Amino acid sequence: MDPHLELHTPIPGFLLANERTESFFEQIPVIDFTDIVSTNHRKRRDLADKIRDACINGTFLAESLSGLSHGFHQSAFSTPRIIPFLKVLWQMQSPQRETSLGSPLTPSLRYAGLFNLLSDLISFVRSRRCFLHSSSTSTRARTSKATQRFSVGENTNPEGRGDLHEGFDIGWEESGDGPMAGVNVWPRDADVPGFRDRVLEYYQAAVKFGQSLFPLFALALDLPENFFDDKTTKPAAIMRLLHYPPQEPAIDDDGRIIGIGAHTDYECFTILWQDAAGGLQVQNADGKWIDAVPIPGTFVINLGDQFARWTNDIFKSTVHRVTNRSGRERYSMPLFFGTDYDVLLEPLPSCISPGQTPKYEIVTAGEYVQSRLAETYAHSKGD
Ligand SMILES: O=C(O)CCC(=O)C(=O)O
Ligand SMILES: [Fe+2]
Repeated sequence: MDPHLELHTPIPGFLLANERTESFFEQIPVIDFTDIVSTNHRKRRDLADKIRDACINGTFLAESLSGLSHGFHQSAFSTPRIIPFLKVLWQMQSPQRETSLGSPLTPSLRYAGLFNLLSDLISFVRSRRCFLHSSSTSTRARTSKATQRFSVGENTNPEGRGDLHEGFDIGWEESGDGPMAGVNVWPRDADVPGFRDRVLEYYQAAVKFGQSLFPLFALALDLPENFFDDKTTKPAAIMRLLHYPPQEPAIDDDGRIIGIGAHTDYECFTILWQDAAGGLQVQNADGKWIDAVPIPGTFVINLGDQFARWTNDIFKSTVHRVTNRSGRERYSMPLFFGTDYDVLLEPLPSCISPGQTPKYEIVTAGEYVQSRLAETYAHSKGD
């Protein structure tokens, strides 16, 4: 072999590692996605380069999605039309929620349907609501007793005392096999007419958008654009419709209850729509919390742990949290996008140099997600 050629053959692991430009960003970068549908490879490459720079820091905002042919743009701007349905859902008192959804929900492998605030938080928030909307103490007492029947709530940061949000989870409509198989649990149409159709319309468009991101992430990692195709034949695509009641200082006396505790997401990336209330923060490499200020027409794209594992931490999973101090209700819709659950999360050849030890234990995507879900719901074991 020509010795010069050998000298100039890049060592893949070093290539990406050397290109790291981790920065203490003070603002989340906004990336224009006009070229996502471009047939010009150079333009797609340029977009992928911007994505790579952002992924090294863990997060970015995607804007200008109007070029997407599959109508994501249109659906994206119809997201606020889902909010009135959510209001109906979350104003239902607990017994009605149970009836509407067929059975009380308990955590299972696949989380679907409504999950509630932890019971002590429900009592607090509901009693406050009743106090605001009705001065009757008996109503308050009754509500609080009814809500105690629910105990499925989240505690995203195990050091916290519970998250001040409630939500509704959906995944693929058809149930399948595999570790996270399950069916969606919809409320009765009579209770929230049109809810299912409106949510599915957005979900399907957002899933297509997520699928179109994988080739760009592959390019960003110097891989062929189709690299993820056989790893995302049935990609994990869990969507949550979240409601954060306004947080008052009284609920946070020891600082351990916030809208959603500091955490990283479990999958490859998250496509997040948020309303104008604000409150989402991401942590930069310096440990400083940076506000993800809502910008109409943009989506927050956070990196998740699966990409951190694939890239041996060259792409960072975004540490983020939410505190809703806007004084009004907050709504958001994250869609968590991962690989097929049987795919092994092992460092890509371009991200690890020969002989380097992977930072993380090699497990399948499904095993990893299950272990994180078990942590989030650990407090509800034995309820
Ligand atoms: O509501 C948000 O803005 C963030 C939600 C989130 O981080 C999550 O559900 O994992
Ligand atoms: Fe998250």
